Amino acid sequence: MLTATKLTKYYPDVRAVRNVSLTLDAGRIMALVGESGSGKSTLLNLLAGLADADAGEVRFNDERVVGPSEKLVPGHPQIRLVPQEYQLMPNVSVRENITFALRYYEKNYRDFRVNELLRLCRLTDVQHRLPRQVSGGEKQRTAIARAVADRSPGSAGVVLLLDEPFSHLDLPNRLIVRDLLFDLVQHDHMTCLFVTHDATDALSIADMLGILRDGKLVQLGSPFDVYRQPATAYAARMTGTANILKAKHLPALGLPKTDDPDALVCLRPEAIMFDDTGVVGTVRAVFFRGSFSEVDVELSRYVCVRALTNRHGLRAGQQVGVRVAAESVWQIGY
Ligand SMILES: Nc1ncnc2c1ncn2[C@@H]1O[C@H](COP(=O)(O)OP(=O)(O)OP(=O)(O)O)[C@@H](O)[C@H]1O
Repeated sequence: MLTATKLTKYYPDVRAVRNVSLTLDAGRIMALVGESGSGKSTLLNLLAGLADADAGEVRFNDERVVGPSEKLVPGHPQIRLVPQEYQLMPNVSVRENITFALRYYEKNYRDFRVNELLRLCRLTDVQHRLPRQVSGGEKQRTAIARAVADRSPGSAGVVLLLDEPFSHLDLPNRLIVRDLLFDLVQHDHMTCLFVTHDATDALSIADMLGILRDGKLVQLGSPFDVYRQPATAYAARMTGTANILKAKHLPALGLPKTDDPDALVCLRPEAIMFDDTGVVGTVRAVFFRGSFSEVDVELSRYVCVRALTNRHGLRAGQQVGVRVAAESVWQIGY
């Protein structure tokens, strides 16, 4: 188990991480989602023992994870960070990059484990190429394979920390990395925490999802709860498309007024149903997304909402009826 307690880190003109506390249970996946500059990389470095905290502490199975100021070789042997730029050795092959992590092991075991990792990470065919001769997705998987290679038998399991593991990848490669992380946790009993600015993959594989804003962990919960009940407009937007309205505009959606007209409410697009008996609006734009379309519907001069539908043939200017269930409206903070 990895825990952070009131972790804080200052740079000269910014408080990059503020009072962050979290617990990452063994065998679980946690994702932290935040916009650029919200402190994601700084927090990962603190958790890995690669940067010194100004306040607070990190513990791994009750042992304090110390920063570089207290340790000659920074880092913790069981906590492995895969940085955003992968940091592979450029002049040796994919295979040798992974083998390097096992250099102190006996040759037979080393070969066995490297072959196992190459298979698991789908790198067997490119194992003899240099990093610059493989794709971004293959580089990413090489960095993951190298990070998890040394399993230190009898230890309490490895914690894998990943900085934006999906950001440079196209959809097929994102799916491969997502499945790989899932496999590592399910079958290799790893624990994983990744940071990202895009919650798409986080929602599908994380057990716990946190929202980072200006260095603070502003919400932490299951992906379902954070998605359905975001605490703020920021949390709502970081986890997907959200219609954010003032409560006074709810009657335009056929819903009753609330006590505080200026309160903010969040309504996910899939909660808006197309229904000819609902309130009437005008289609403003249609974005085809494959299995569904996103449709902007104007309901009044002040209210335009985005809805999802698998109905085909909707066109801008067309009148449609929409209906919203009151229970899918969630009040949020600013
Ligand atoms: N070495 C540094 N010196 C001074 N300020 C820094 C340093 N590293 C990061 N910062 C600042 O700390 C804040 C958090 O940076 P950090 O890199 O942790 O954010 P991030 O969420 O990982 O951003 P990105 O998604 O763009 O990588 C930012 O305001 C950044 O400018």
